[in-house]
Amino acid sequence: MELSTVTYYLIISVTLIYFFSKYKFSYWSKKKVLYPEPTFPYGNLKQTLKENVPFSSIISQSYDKAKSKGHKFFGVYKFWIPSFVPVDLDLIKLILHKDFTYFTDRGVFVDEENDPLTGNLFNLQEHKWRNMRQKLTPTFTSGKMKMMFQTMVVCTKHLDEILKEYASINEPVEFKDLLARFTTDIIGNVGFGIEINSMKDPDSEFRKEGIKAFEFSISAKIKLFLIMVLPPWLLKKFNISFHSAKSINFFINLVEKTVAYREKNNVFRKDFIHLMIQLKNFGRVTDLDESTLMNKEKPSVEGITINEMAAQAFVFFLAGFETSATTMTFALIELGQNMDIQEKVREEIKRIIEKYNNEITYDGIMEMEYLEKVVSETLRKHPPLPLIPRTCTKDYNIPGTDVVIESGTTVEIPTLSIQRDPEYYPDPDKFDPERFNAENKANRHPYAYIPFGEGPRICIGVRLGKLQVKVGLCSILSKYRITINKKTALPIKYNPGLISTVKGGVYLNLESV
Ligand code: HEM
Repeated sequence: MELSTVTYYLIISVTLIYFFSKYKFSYWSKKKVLYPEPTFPYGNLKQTLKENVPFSSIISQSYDKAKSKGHKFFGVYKFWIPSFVPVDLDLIKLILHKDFTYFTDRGVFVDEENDPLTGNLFNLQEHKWRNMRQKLTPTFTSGKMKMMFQTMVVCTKHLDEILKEYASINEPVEFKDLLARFTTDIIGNVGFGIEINSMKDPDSEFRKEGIKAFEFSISAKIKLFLIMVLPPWLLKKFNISFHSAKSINFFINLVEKTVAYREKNNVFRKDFIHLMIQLKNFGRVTDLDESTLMNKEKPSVEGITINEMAAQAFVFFLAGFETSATTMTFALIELGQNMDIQEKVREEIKRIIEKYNNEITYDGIMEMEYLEKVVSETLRKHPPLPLIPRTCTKDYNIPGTDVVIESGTTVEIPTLSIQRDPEYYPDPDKFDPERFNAENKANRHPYAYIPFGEGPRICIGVRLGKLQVKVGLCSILSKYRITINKKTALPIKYNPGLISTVKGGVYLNLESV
């Protein structure tokens, strides 16, 4: 093809896309729904894609505008695709809970054939999701958390050793990466049943996979763009998958090998893999011990496959390590700026650890009321998922209006905007754990606090997430007073992406107590 022909087709294509986008950009105005002005071809994603401004910040600006004008919702565009954003808490309650049957999915592309890892609980749709959620729910009970608790405590030993080294040479610690490695080790251990020790070996394959998953690189942006704008049949046809073949093989092989080893040697460990082997062999989790692994009785319910197991272990890892690590990091940054709160929580932690023979115990952590408030306030001010993705699965008429959210429209629940709204949290930038005392909690709309989402699709790992955050904080704060090192840029800024992490390093000084 000659250059002039290529140029000709290029001009025609861009012109067509331009007029197509212009037409698409009239979607919200036709529905008489408020929206921020989109730009071609980004819609409202321009600052996110060009300047790395988190999309949640763009949403927050529109949230404030909509609220000041008395609107209960507004619309945005991701490229030319319309997305609905509810503002009113009663409407959010309808979407997440009461009228959940209209909003069961997340609208994430699932292609179990080419990319088995996409078949995980976070992505799965409709009956497949319901079926898997039902099977997995018993693996996250408080009894099961108690069973896995000791593994978490073992991981704190490695954290202790590293902190001791830094304290002995009086060097600040970069906590963001260290805590991501700490939670990688915990989830690797309880989720995949293997010792990763990425705290000692930052270059471990597991840690590399974790870093890769949250990179906002150019190629990740292009992949995201294609997955957002192309119809699922086209993505399947061109075999465009979310995860690289290398990642898919890595996780599936890991699970395959672990399962084969355990079944051959009848190994019983207190972790998710054990519970999922039960799901594979019996279709349900039992409270029985190792003998159940070898039991040849026919399952009463259909069991899960190795690929399904790998997809779930994979999402526990992804959803579990960065969310909890980022929560701990934010908690330490806030405590480093609010020394009175830090001293108060340390006093409680030390008192209760002492009560339990100088050990961090499950029961002890459950007794730490002030620590619970500190973690809640951290998740209020810095929700790891600033936007919760959902999709409308059948046309929904918003009660009291003539606006219909059409089936297929994505919905963004603006958690960060709600949790920084001065109507619900006066002086919202202030870090104040007392917002979570019984009286203040009772006086607030329950949907003004949704760091784990709500309704049937609420985070399945709430208990595990909070537990590992608390174990980590107990371990650090019981031994060290932490202050902010000048290498940490304040006020902190967030990286863009599904999960909010701090931009740049988080350096903190340690002083033994
Ligand atoms: C501080 C820690 C955590 C936070 C803030 C968090 C937050 C969230 C949020 C906001 C959602 C979406 C809920 C909704 O749509 O209503 C979610 C879903 C999910 N989370 Fe978490 N999470 C955390 C830890 C964990 C851990 C430790 C695991 C697993 C090991 C986990 C596994 C999941 C899964 C599998 C889903 C999808 C649930 C479904 O669609 O049925 N999360 N999480």
